[in-house]
Amino acid sequence: MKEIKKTQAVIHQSIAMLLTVAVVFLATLAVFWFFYSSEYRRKLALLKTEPYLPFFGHVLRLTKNGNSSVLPVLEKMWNNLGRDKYLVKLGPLDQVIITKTEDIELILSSNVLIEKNFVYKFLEPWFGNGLLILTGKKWRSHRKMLTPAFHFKILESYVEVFQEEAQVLADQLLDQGDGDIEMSHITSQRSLFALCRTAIGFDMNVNKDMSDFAASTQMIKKIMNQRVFSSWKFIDPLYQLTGEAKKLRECLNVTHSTFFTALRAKQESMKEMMELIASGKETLESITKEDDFFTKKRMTFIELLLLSKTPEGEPLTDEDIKNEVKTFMSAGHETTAMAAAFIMYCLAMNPDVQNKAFQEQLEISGGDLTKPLTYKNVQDMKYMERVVKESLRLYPSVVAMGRKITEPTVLKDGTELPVGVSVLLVPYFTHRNPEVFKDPLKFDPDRFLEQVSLYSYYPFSAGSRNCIGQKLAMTMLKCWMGTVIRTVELFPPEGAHPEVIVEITINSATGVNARARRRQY
Ligand code: HEM
Repeated sequence: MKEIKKTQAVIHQSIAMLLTVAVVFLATLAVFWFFYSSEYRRKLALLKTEPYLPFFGHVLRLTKNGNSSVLPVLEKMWNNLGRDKYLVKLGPLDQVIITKTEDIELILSSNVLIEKNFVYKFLEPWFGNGLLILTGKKWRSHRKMLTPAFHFKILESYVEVFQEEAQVLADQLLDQGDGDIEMSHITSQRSLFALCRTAIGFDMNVNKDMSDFAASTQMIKKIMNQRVFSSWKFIDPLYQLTGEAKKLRECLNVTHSTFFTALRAKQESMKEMMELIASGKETLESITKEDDFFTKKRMTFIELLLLSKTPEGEPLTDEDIKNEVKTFMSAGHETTAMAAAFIMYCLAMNPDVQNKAFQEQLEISGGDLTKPLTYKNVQDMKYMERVVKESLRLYPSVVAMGRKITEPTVLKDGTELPVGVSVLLVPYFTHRNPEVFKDPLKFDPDRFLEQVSLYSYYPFSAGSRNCIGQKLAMTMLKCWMGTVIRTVELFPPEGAHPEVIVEITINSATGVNARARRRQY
């Protein structure tokens, strides 16, 4: 009996001790949270903002006309608040908008502030957990592994495909007749074909109708944007029950199954080589050494992905491979498609510029426009390069990009950004700021004759997390535009001009329209 009482006393003592430890732990956590949170709030309270509602924040105002009001409302706030940093409340979530060159430099040039913010969690179903979203060690190792896929030797070998796709684009524009043509639907399909044929090495039937793919991509962008600019849709278990989430899953199925068909075909054709490397009988180095042509500098994105090993000496898992394919195809295809549509609109609206760009084609071809383009020709397109840059200034495909502040950060004017806050860097605003670009709404490619700071003009971001596909995109866009204007003359639309909106990437509520006629010369 005495023994039982003794044991009971020990149990009670242990429980009491555990409870005390738990209470002390929770109290410390509460005190820490209170100080951390009040410090966080104190710093945010110093930022400019406009009145907002509890729980909803600015969301109702931002979305009063759906996705089409988000960018105009943000732009209005930016103008009202002195074209500098300001706070936006997306429901309970804070976003600090940053647009000043010196602040952009501080964040993008940092090797520590490389983590993406909460918005990217909503983008993951589309982009996959690949290079765009990864962080830390895994991001560094994937970035190092995939960088050779954009070596100039690789880009050189893509010029022929880019030109073929551009010729199909030109023919499709001419097939539409005399009226206004919505160009982003056509460029979306063509850039998908171009990327599949180059980065993945998979030839899709050129006549295959991919309008389902293009429509699904547009729907994905629309739905994901609605989720980002909402006050409750970040609660995942609730969101997944909605009809919107079901529609999103259906559209993702359409786009991802297109990518995975291409991936499976490539895996099949490279099976033998993959097995040799996985079994250790060959290494990437031994394979690339033996063959003069097949050097690491000439390996495409998909070859690097399927044959490389991690720093631990393991091949990439199937999941990692699929994630990178989703990332590269989604990040690469829609950005270039929107850029191409907007460049053609800018050419249509500026006949002098279009004429100069055409004269440049005559010069680099020595007067024979039927001669196929070479990589050297593309490099020689100096004027076209400025046209592409100027269009990306006014219509940057990536309107904004996010970061999480992971260490105490003080901006150039002394503003402290609290650890944990999410920031949004907005090239669309920086590029349209009259303090940064004189007469910013004027389309003037020659403004790039002068050196422009990396942090005043950053359509491809800057610093260690800049766009890995930048050179591929510039080569493709110059090659496409050079080819198109050799065949087609573009004219302003009779109907709607673009009404720029943000739907993850740039978009237009009224389409990106122009008219096209066969060029006479
Ligand atoms: C006009 C075309 C393009 C534009 C304007 C563009 C713009 C950008 C921007 C602004 C970022 C940074 C995003 C962020 O920090 O959240 C980025 C990242 C990225 N882009 Fe592009 N991009 C283009 C084309 C491409 C192409 C063709 C590819 C691949 C084939 C590509 C693949 C990527 C990847 C993988 C990243 C993530 C890089 C990293 O975090 O290490 N992009 N792009």
